[in-house]
Amino acid sequence: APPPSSVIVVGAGLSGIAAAKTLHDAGIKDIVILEATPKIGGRLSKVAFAGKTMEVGACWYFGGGPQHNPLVDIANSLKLNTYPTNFGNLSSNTYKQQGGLYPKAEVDAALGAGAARAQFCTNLSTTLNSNPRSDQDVSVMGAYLLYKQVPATPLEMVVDYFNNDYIDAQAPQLTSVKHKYPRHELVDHGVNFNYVKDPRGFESMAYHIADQFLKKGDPRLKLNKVVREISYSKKGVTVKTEDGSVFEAKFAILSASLGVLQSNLISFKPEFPMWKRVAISDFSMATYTKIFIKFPHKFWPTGPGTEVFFYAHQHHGYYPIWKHLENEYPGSNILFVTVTGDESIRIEKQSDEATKAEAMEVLKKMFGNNIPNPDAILVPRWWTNRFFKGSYVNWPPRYSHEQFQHLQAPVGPVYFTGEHTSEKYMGFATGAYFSGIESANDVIKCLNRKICRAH
Ligand SMILES: Cc1cc2nc3c(=O)[nH]c(=O)nc-3n(C[C@H](O)[C@H](O)[C@H](O)COP(=O)(O)OP(=O)(O)OC[C@H]3O[C@@H](n4cnc5c(N)ncnc54)[C@H](O)[C@@H]3O)c2cc1C
Repeated sequence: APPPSSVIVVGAGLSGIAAAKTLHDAGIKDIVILEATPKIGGRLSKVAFAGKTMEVGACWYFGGGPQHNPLVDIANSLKLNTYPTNFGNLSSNTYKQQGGLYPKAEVDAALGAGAARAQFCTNLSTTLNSNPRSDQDVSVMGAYLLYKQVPATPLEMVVDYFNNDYIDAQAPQLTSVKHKYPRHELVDHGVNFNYVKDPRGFESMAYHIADQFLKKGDPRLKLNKVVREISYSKKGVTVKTEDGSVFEAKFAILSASLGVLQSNLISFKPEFPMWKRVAISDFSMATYTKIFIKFPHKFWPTGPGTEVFFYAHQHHGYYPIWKHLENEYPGSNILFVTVTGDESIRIEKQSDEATKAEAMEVLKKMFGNNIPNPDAILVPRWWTNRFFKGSYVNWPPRYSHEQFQHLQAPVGPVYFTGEHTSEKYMGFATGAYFSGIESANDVIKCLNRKICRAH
């Protein structure tokens, strides 16, 4: 076995890389980063499709808000190519289940009602959060019941999907009003949706951070190392990987997703205490899927105010939100549709051919029967992938702040990081980035000053 190091970082996504750089910058250079896949970046992940670069994981970072977003700086220093997504013209772009556009005034009214419901949720959250000793919470759907306005028509439901599922990746029944309203990422970092359209991909942000402390071929970064067992005691950690390698260190920082922690990929010896296991199993890993479809030619409207369009269906979340990529990749003839939650899981389980047939049926309703067959389809499977088991977390109703602290808290020398440990920016790349720095700082304090975070 290699000589023991100070810290083993499990996972080289944005949080793991940010944690490792923070340790390195603080003088803790004897670190090892174990990453299961052949690349860094994790859920920042690009795939070559139809000659272009598609972001199958995160595609937007946010700007224009009152608080500084460090990812904007990284993007600027990389001169990352982006295009702002415009969601502003939806009242002219919303299609009925059987085809045809809704009248603009009708969609405007539904959008207005949706905004009023969102405001009610924000106000309710402020009230619920104002008493720090109370854990009272309600789902977003529960808030609608309180408000006596539950979205029921296909139009109301697709607007509601846009306001909730499109962010939370789960239905309003499964989302906490107290912890998911207001939308801190958008309130703090802004509502400029910068869509990454760069051949280097969103993942180049992770590579950029890595380049600042890892030399080319640096032996401290070990790719294709699937961690399967972590034994821990007061003395430190022993980490075993699938290929039989063994690594030892004083601390581990574990950045694998909540979905991975909920699975049996990694076994912990001894088993985590009950407070930790309950905190992990009670939180929600949600799934968000962008399905990319390439056509021989365009049959959808292009030009200003057309890029995002809604399909309203009686089944909540059925192929609801579409976007063309003509602004990002002119002449590419690519559309993508976003599905989430149970629909994502249903679609992951079926063949790509079946998904293509469903998507084509929806497109024919919107654009008529004379549209061409697709040349190719790309259906990411985040929920099936054993290194992710979903896309990002969603805060379930009535999961308390105290339980969340249990989710974040270390168990002995095993520390936790990743988007699922960011109370404010969970689900977002910023959450991963900030959490990586914070958990590394916790370990640094414990190593250097013996001030150790404990449950
Ligand atoms: C489809 C999708 C769309 C998204 N859209 C956006 C968006 O537009 N904007 C935004 O800000 N955020 C978005 N996000 C969220 C964002 O991508 C994540 O919050 C962030 O990338 C998570 O980083 P992380 O470091 O916490 O986890 P990860 O990126 O998952 O990093 C963890 C790493 O651990 C590795 N690993 C797992 N198990 C093991 C093991 N046993 N041994 C070794 N290594 C292991 C994984 O391979 C991975 O590289 C999206 C995510 C998805 C999936």
